Amino acid sequence: MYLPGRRKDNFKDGTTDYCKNIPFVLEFGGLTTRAGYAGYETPTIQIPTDYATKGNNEIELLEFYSPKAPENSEISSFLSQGMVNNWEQASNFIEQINKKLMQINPSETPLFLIEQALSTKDVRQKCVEAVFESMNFAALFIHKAPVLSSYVLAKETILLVDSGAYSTYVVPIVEGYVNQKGVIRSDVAGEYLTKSLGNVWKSKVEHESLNRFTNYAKITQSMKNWGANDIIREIKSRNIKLKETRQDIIKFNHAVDTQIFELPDKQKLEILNEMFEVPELLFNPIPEENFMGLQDLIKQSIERVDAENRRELLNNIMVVGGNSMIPNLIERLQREITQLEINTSGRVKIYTTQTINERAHSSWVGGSIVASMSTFDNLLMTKRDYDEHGPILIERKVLF
Ligand SMILES: Nc1ncnc2c1ncn2[C@@H]1O[C@H](COP(=O)(O)OP(=O)(O)OP(=O)(O)O)[C@@H](O)[C@H]1O
Repeated sequence: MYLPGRRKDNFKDGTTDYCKNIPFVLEFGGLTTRAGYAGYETPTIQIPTDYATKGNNEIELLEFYSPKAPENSEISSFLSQGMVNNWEQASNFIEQINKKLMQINPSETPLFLIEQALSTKDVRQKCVEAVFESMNFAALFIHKAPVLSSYVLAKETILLVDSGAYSTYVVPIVEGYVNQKGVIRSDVAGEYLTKSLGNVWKSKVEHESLNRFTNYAKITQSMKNWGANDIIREIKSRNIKLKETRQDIIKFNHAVDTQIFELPDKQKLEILNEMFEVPELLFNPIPEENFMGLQDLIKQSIERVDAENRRELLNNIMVVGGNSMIPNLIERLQREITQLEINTSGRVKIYTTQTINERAHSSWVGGSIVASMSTFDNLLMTKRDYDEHGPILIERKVLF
């Protein structure tokens, strides 16, 4: 579905070939790659960013919840801490998307690439080289994920909390610009919870039960582990919940609260109070691991920005990302932050987006909006710009 009033009129003049110029909006999330056309509400594809490889440069795309896995292949990724560290593989990945899933024609298509809050100049330059040298796109624009999320809420000053798969970011955005000193990243995110649940559940059922692949005997150990996490994630998203306070967890009533999940081999997995205990880790991580709770990340971020902006940020906290889907997370966060002593006065107000789709893909949706505006063409770095000025030109094109 198109974003209302945003698409067709803004692209060329409605001639039959205008479609080929619709910008391609792409985000490599730690877990999910989202790709699709500007002006749409939802990415056309949402596939695992991990892929299968057989030792050469050839890669095979994966699917979530698939009954079969590529055989004799290892799991690999071109990301490190959410940033691309192997552009050759990232280019191969796009080529596969192109061949198998979307049939875009890069040489006639502008690419809108969404980058992470802490992406560096160095990473960006390498990206520009790859986009024009090996992916062969016609033009490029890069924008930061948190700022794009803020466009979805249509607010210029917010404290964005994006808790995804491998990273939780707290990013102060003041009048549309990221306040870089206040940006905080933590590893305590969705896959930290997946791993913790995996440890509990692997001790309750046989290892092979956490498997959905019919060709299990022919796949490598890394593929088996990947498949187990895929199932654990599915069970997690259906069952975990936060309680209003930490103390409420002890009220777990075995007879009433226990959940049963039937695994693909029909074994029954009993889900007990880990469904409340594990999401608690977002607020109270294991002390030996030296992580901060979400409420403390927020406090630290707010206290790093200038005093004059703190009050407004505290009153405009916006939570997005896969973890924002955990039932009661917003209410619990509101309660935890209200109890903190933060070096500013003012009311705490926590928002999320209107729809689940915007919550799960907020930065992609923001990118889709920006790339469909009539002024978007002026922001682009073209192949000709690249040939004339080199990758450094992108620094003059980015808006943050
Ligand atoms: N309903 C849900 N309940 C609990 N967790 C969920 C739910 N939906 C998604 N998640 C978790 O959210 C995480 C994925 O979040 P998201 O899609 O924002 O990550 P990403 O953008 O791919 O990665 P990153 O933010 O690290 O770059 C996964 O760990 C997933 O299990």
